[in-house]
Amino acid sequence: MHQQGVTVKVPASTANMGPGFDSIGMAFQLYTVIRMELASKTTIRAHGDHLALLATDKSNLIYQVAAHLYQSANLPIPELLIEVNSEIPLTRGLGSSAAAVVGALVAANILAGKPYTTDELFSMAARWEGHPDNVGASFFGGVIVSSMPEDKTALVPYVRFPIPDSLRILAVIPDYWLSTDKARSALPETYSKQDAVFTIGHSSLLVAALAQNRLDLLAHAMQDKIHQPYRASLIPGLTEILENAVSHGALGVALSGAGPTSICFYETDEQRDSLSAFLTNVMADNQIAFQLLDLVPDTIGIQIA
Ligand SMILES: Nc1ncnc2c1ncn2[C@@H]1O[C@H](COP(=O)(O)OP(=O)(O)OP(=O)(O)O)[C@@H](O)[C@H]1O
Ligand SMILES: N[C@@H](CCO)C(=O)O
Repeated sequence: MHQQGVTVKVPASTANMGPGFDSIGMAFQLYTVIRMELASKTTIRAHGDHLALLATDKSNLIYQVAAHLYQSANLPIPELLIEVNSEIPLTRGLGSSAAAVVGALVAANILAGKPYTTDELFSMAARWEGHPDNVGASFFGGVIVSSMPEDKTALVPYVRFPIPDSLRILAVIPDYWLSTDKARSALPETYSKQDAVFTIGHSSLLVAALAQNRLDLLAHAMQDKIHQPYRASLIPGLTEILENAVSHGALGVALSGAGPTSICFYETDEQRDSLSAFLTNVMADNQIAFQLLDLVPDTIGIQIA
């Protein structure tokens, strides 16, 4: 007999980590919790400040993704009771939509009698989002490296590895929304060979550095010429943060996903204090309200209650 209800807990994530555009993700202990039940009439309840403005009809992302799974499996789309609570700030570059997509797919798959394997669900999530970085981290935890195949029917390949133990993260979260669509439309259609070669090299070095705990290489390896320079015009203070965080204690710094949040990696309390003062000054100079958040890596990925 199929399960009538399920609860899933899905971590937030950062994408890109600088040069790993659309391919590298890392999960954080900040969660979206979704309860999904088969029902006679669809009801969606969104709890918590972050979700106050979300649609609560069938246009809600979680319902849409669940319906997509049933439709793909050639099953009738059911009415659903969906309860969602989230600690992940919306539209800030911390993977709120990816967490919702991954949670919706895993929950709906259980209610539908598990027509899909985990790798098929991950591929479905990556195709829904358009890129595998955030959804990979939300699914599996740790650091995920992945790349979309040209064959739209193929499974999306990925490699997961653990986050270096000593790595700590300070995020500066500006108090405004920046949608991924808007931040992607700021990017050019073509790039120079020089910028492509620069970013490929740095991205490869970043993956190798993370895999071998070479945190001393992060400052160099996290530089990017594919997306951050173009998004800077949408994010006051970003250029200064990217250029100067390392001289204020960061081991490495990046725009988180499509922004506007930036993340700084560090190891010691002294580095955190110095970074905190620096980030506070930059945001004050740019007259942007913000929140500093200490993020702890998530090493588990989605959890099913
Ligand atoms: N828990 C949720 N329930 C339903 N819809 C959600 C939820 N979280 C996010 N969304 C939808 O996703 C949109 C935000 O997606 P967007 O990709 O712009 O930002 P993000 O995922 O927070 O950032 P990024 O992809 O850069 O990390 C919201 O406006 C909302 O429509
Ligand atoms: N890789 C994506 C993440 C945001 O969803 C981007 O930077 O646009």
